[in-house]
Amino acid sequence: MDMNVFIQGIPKAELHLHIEGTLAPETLFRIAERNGIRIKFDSVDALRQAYRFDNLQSFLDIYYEGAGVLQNETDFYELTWEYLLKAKDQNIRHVEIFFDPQTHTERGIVFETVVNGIYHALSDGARNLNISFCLIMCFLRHLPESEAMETLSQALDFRDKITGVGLDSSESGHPPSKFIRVFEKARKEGFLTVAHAGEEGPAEYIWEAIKDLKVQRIDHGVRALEDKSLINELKRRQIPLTICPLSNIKLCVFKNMQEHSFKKLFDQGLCVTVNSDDPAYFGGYVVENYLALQNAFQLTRKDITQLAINSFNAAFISQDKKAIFIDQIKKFTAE
Ligand SMILES: Nc1ncnc2[nH]cnc12
Ligand SMILES: [Zn+2]
Repeated sequence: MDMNVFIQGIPKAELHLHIEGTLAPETLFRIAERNGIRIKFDSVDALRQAYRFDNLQSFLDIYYEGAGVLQNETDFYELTWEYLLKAKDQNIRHVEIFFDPQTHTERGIVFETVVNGIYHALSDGARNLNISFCLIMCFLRHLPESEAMETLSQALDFRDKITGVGLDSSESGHPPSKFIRVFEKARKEGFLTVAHAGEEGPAEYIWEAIKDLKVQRIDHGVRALEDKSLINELKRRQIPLTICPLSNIKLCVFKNMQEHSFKKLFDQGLCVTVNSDDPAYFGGYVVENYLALQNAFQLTRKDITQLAINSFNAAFISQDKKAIFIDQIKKFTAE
């Protein structure tokens, strides 16, 4: 079996995926037209040309603008469903999806519209595509703590639909410690927790995410290498890192894939997982991210298998479910 077929076929979980980041240019245009929204690009190609970024902020500016076309429950449903079809194609068996309610509530879309549209598609995906799921609500860290607290209050009515909370958006200057009280309340209310840290920000932000926010996973965490004692802690506690290789190259975190910290983190025995972040903007879904790493670091089938196992071990699912998925991996690799 050739490596592409192997990577495509092996059962996988995706744990770091912003649903607003799956808005393909074609879908963006279709939804904008349906909602009577004018966009500043003349064509799909012109929009795609704008997907050149120098850093995280230059991406976020375009990403938030794109999300502005999403207005109705159907829009959120369609967006999510389109992603799930892609996930099915790539043999992704379990997804943990981020959404950014503040991106929408700030422009007058009600919280319920967003959650219900996404959740309805995820439920249909579980039933009809056999993809299990969790929904994770992210707070926008560039906004004040008080607004995150307000968003958390709104989420309490949707406790049955939202499994966890996370932290995303502009990292520099917005350390995890800004949200200590929000995460404390979220944990008390029973939400699981994750946070973006060490994407552009320093290793110190990863420490804060672990110590101050007490998160169960770190999103990105690729700058952890800068601190040996942090590496020891991540390894000792097997705190998963949800790494998104193509994202890190597109946003100039590393000059090229060969310089990515992935291999050093993986070789030291950290629980590293491979994810797509915002695939419509970064040029690849999960399979393309695995392939990019495989190419850059000559990963073996054993490495790929370990990454797929890690993806289920790091997931917010029961030990029994993990064992079932890992068994499916073993069956696949024995074929
Ligand atoms: N890579 C990323 N980092 C921070 N916030 C984001 N929101 C969407 N993608 C993100
Ligand atoms: Zn992300």
